[in-house]
Amino acid sequence: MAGPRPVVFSGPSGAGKSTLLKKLLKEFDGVFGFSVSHTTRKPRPGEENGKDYHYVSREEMQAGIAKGDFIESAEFSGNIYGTSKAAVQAVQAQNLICILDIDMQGVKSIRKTNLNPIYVSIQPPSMDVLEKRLRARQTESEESLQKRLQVALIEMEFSKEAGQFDVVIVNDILDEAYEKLKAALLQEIQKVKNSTKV
Ligand SMILES: Nc1nc2c(ncn2[C@@H]2O[C@H](COP(=O)(O)OP(=O)(O)O)[C@@H](O)[C@H]2O)c(=O)[nH]1
Ligand SMILES: Nc1ncnc2c1ncn2[C@@H]1O[C@H](COP(=O)(O)OP(=O)(O)O)[C@@H](O)[C@H]1O
Repeated sequence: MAGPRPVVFSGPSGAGKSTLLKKLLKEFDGVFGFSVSHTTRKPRPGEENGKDYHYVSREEMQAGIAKGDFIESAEFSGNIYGTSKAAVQAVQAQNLICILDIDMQGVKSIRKTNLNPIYVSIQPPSMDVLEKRLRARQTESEESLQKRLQVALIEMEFSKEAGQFDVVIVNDILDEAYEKLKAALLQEIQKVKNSTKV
């Protein structure tokens, strides 16, 4: 029997993807598993290698891509990010709903695979709010922040294209956004819960 459908989270940097998916992983331990991507960007304070990302050099990343280790990869804001086959398999082997946090290039690549995920777009209420949140997060240099805001405009437009996402969630009030997210995933959550009942 096919395992549960994965869930793709996409949307502008700073929209709240990590915040929302961490809440899901915490509330539904044993239901969701995170696909740990590889990245060439440096870890932020508090991030853990192997948990948030696998942090690698550009050379290692390029070698892995050339070897065919990745389902998809993309350059985002000066760094390479990619989903390895192993990352997704590790989650699916446990019969968990695999969560992918990827940019719009990743969404386009995943669409060409047989992963068949539910596509969720997380959007900020406005560009102004997005910029405030990104600044308050204090993880980016001014240059990195400006790059992210430029790409954000494109990601926001992309989410409005018909057929790109199964659900678009505007993350204004966090608790409300989280409830909408749960409602959208309820059916898949229930399937996993039923399949693990003894
Ligand atoms: N295509 C692709 N994008 C990824 C992957 N991992 C992360 N991203 C995206 O890369 C962008 C930057 O991520 P990150 O540096 O963690 O910054 P943040 O989104 O501001 O927290 C985000 O849009 C992520 O969704 C991946 O494996 N593949
Ligand atoms: N609904 C919200 N209201 C206020 N701040 C939020 C909300 N959602 C997320 N944040 C904050 O905004 C910043 C960006 O969120 P984050 O989850 O890191 O975004 P992403 O993973 O999409 O880049 C973080 O500092 C986070 O704590």
